[in-house]
Amino acid sequence: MTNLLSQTSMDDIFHKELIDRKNKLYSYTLPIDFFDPVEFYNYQSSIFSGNRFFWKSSDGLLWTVGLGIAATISNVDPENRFQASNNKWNQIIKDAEIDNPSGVPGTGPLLFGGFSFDPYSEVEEEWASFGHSILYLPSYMLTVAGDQYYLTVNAISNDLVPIESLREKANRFVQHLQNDENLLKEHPLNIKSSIEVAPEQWIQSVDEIVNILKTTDVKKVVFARKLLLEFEENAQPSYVIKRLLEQQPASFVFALEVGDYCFLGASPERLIKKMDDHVLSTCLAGSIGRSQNIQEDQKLGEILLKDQKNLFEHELVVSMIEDALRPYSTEINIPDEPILMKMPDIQHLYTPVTGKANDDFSIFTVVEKLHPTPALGGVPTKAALEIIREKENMDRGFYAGPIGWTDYQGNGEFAVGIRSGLLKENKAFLYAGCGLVSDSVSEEELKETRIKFQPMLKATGGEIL
Ligand SMILES: C=C(O[C@H]1C=CC=C(C(=O)O)[C@@H]1O)C(=O)O
Ligand SMILES: [Mg+2]
Repeated sequence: MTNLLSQTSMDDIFHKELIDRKNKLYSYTLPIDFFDPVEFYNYQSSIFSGNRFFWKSSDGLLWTVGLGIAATISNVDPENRFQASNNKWNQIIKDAEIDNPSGVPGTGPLLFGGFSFDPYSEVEEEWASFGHSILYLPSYMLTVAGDQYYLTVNAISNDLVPIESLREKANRFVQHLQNDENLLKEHPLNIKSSIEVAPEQWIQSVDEIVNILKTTDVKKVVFARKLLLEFEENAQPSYVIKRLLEQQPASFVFALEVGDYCFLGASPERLIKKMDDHVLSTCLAGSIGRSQNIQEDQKLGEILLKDQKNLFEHELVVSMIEDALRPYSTEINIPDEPILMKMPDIQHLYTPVTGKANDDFSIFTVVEKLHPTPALGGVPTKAALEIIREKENMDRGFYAGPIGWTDYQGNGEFAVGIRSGLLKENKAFLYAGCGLVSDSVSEEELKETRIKFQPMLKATGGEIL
């Protein structure tokens, strides 16, 4: 089994990056039998580790898992990263030879990846290998769409690749996959130490920001902080992914590996989804805890639905998303009032926004217009970002940035990378933030971020703070 890749001399050609225009993408998709997505992620990990991704949509109806890299779109001009990525992607798919009879969204050539929160932030060491955008076209990809399973094989070559040889390669891969008995052994994670980075300093900064919010035109700033974990042994991304899937079933579960680093999490918040011409975005902002007691829990929900501070936090998100989508969508529908979204550790105010994509809709363009929504940045965006840069004292990296996929047919979905962390060997950096408005109370906001660390803490075997 280990010589799978050496069996095909073409792989050397397949795995190299897109160098010039003569390079052409060849892609073949076939339906396959059931295969567990986490096992697929772990398949031949000694070969693919560092070049993998994982995605489960919040409704569980679409999963994509990528192994190996046929092409990477990265290192583009940070200021123009969405359009530059879009242009490169269009160039790749323009002349591609694609054999995908099913045409199901999420199958065939697909880019998966993400964008840093702030292209103007100073990059700290832990985020250096991610840059400000990184998107993978995988060599092998599993798609689970409803109850159907597909394998896509992509190859980029400047030689003629008869589609027949790609079919053989795909069939061989499926055969090996289904006969593989070397399942990866997983080691449970044990936390050795956990350090909240300078909570007192953070509280003081919150007070300073609240003062700015009280005395200037700035209405909202989303302020984040970091928690450092050290484990007894190296963390396996699949171990954490499995726990996130079990513990946060209604969230997007994502992982993106870059060398030794893995950015992963369980986000409840969609930035944008486009399937055919259906558009869906999610406004999620305003939070309160949960209670084990049903009546108490209901009471907390009712308090949240009426709380002026949280309603204001939320309303700013709704109006910005509406404005950002309007040029690209018709038939926009937004309920008048938010409802509750209850996650295992937290409840949020939630407003879904639906629409119909018009001809100008391109997912990268819309991601660019939406990011950062006031659920992650603030209002007005520019002033909020300046305050975040000055006061936060950390590089958010991909935390709170867009993360997701788009396929060659223009379908796609991006979540915002919150309730997330960055794993490297026996360390992890976890991130959590909260929307500050003029009547925020710093101690309360600190508590809110503690709750928001829980999904990643629990998935890495941690104790409740
Ligand atoms: C910034 C985060 O959450 C955002 C999303 C939902 C509710 C939020 C809030 O109530 O503050 C935040 O805007 C985070 O989880 O790190
Ligand atoms: Mg909040």
